[in-house]
Amino acid sequence: MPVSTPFQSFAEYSSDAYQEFDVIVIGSGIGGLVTATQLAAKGAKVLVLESYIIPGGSSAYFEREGYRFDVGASMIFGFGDKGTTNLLTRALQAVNVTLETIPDPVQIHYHLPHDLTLRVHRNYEKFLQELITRFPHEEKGIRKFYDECWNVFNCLNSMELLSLEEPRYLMRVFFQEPGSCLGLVQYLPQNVGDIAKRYITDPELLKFIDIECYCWSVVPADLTPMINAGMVFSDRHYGGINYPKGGVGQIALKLVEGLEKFGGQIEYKARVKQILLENGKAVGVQLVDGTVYRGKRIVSNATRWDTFGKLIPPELIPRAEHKWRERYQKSPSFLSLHLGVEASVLPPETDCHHIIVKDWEKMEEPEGTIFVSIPTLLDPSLAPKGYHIVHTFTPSWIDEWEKLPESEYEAKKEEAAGRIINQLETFFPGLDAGLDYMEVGTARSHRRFLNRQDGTYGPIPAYKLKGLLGMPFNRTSIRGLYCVGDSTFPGQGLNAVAFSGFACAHRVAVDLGL
Ligand SMILES: NC(=O)c1ccc[n+]([C@@H]2O[C@H](COP(=O)([O-])OP(=O)(O)OC[C@H]3O[C@@H](n4cnc5c(N)ncnc54)[C@H](O)[C@@H]3O)[C@@H](O)[C@H]2O)c1
Ligand SMILES: CC(C)=CCC/C(C)=C/C=C/C(C)=C/C=C/C(C)=C/C=C/C=C(C)/C=C/C=C(C)/C=C/C=C(\C)CCC=C(C)C
Repeated sequence: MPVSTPFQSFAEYSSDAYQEFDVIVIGSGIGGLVTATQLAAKGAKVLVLESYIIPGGSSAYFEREGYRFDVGASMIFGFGDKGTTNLLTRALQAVNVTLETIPDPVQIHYHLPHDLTLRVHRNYEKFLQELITRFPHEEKGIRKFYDECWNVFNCLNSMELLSLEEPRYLMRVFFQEPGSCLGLVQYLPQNVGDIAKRYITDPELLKFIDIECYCWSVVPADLTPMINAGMVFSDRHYGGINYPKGGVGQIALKLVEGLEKFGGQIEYKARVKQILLENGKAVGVQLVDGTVYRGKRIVSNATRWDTFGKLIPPELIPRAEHKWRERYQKSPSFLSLHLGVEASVLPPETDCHHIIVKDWEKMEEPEGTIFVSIPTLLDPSLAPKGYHIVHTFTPSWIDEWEKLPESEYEAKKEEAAGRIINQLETFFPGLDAGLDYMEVGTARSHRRFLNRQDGTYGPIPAYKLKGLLGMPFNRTSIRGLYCVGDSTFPGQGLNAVAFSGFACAHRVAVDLGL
């Protein structure tokens, strides 16, 4: 049984009185859950501690008045049925669970400045044709650029994806797939912008490549790692974008089902206050209610800023973490509108995902890029009959929302929502009049409900870095402590954090001798 005790000194926790696990995972985001399920499947005794009431973190859901809204993640990669990069499919299979998904025929419908309107079709050639029709003089460059993305993807998709911190695995994949490994070594230090500019000169087309990157990496092409672009720009045509039936929240619920099948445990409303150290090694955790658990290995799915500075006190932050903070900064959060609307508002043939930019110069400013996701076009069961969900969000920094009295905060939310809805009226006339439900989330909501410092979407380069080379893997400078999720290699994205989970579990399993 767990033991509750007021915190006094670390020595107190070395007693045998506390329940001990092989691995304790702090947080049940997709990164944390993939780590936990992989380890449980290998026979480890695993405990996941989640501060919220349900699992999933940024990929969780909430229900209001007959609507089931996705909290954040809405465009899901990783559910393909072939190759090795379909990491969500693989993570579920590993613990004997499955999830039905619905293929999305168009990844994004772009509405960009100067009437640049384009659809990224699931069919690669159809997408290229649409782009080439708009930029016929750049046909060669377009093909060369996107084909180079396929080179990266084909390297990744030909090999088993596990921990790059495990030398025996590296040797194995190198002997199995030497060409792919050398290909990846070549791309690891590169960014998309440099490669795009090798083939493309039209400034408007280069702006298009910028938004192609920005809409998932929240930085333009010059700062976006080529490896990640290879995954995103190719997998959308290979495994495709597939929406989980029942909503994005099902992914975490299914992983928890699988975790429990394999003897793992999860506790909700279990907020970790600190990671306990003995002689510099992580040996357990203490919850805010005083409960202590011991673990042979501790994995944090909280962001790096929350892990080092909150769970590990500021005076013990390792030097490597300070260095990391010089290279990476917090991305903005999002202002999110979760809308329930009358079905008549959506014109026939509306696509599920839209990106709207009115002015290239303002693409990275708050409200400069508007994201829209209408999941009920794929799964109508998420809303009452005759209604749709429109989830729209736009980058927004915490500073705008801090230190406001409650009434001002509410009024500011209303005003911001009004501005976004106004912009959307151009594409969905009658949206305002057809509103049935609205909930507005700010950077403050993301911080509060997702436990992410400043509500950040994740780390972004502070200046132009060498591709992915600066992103840390799962081990940290503190013995026994690992990180997983979007502040580890390769960064944001559900498929990306799933990779981080596979890699983390692999490294921990080797360290535990499993
Ligand atoms: N595809 C999309 O449209 C989209 C949109 C938004 C976010 N996302 C992705 O979702 C991913 C996030 O996944 P992730 O695995 O990094 O984690 P996450 O942030 O989703 O989950 C972390 C979990 O840890 C919990 N937690 C944090 N601190 C805790 C503590 N002290 N005690 C107990 N629990 C604690 C949080 O409550 C949360 O549930 C990001 O990569 C992001 O890119 C995708
Ligand atoms: C041995 C030798 C010599 C060498 C070695 C080398 C190697 C092996 C290397 C390797 C590497 C690797 C493995 C790598 C990996 C990578 C990966 C996996 C990656 C992944 C990625 C992914 C991603 C990035 C994804 C993303 C996504 C996202 C973010 C999304 C998002 C979305 C959004 C936000 C949008 C929405 C929209 C609307 C709504 C409209």
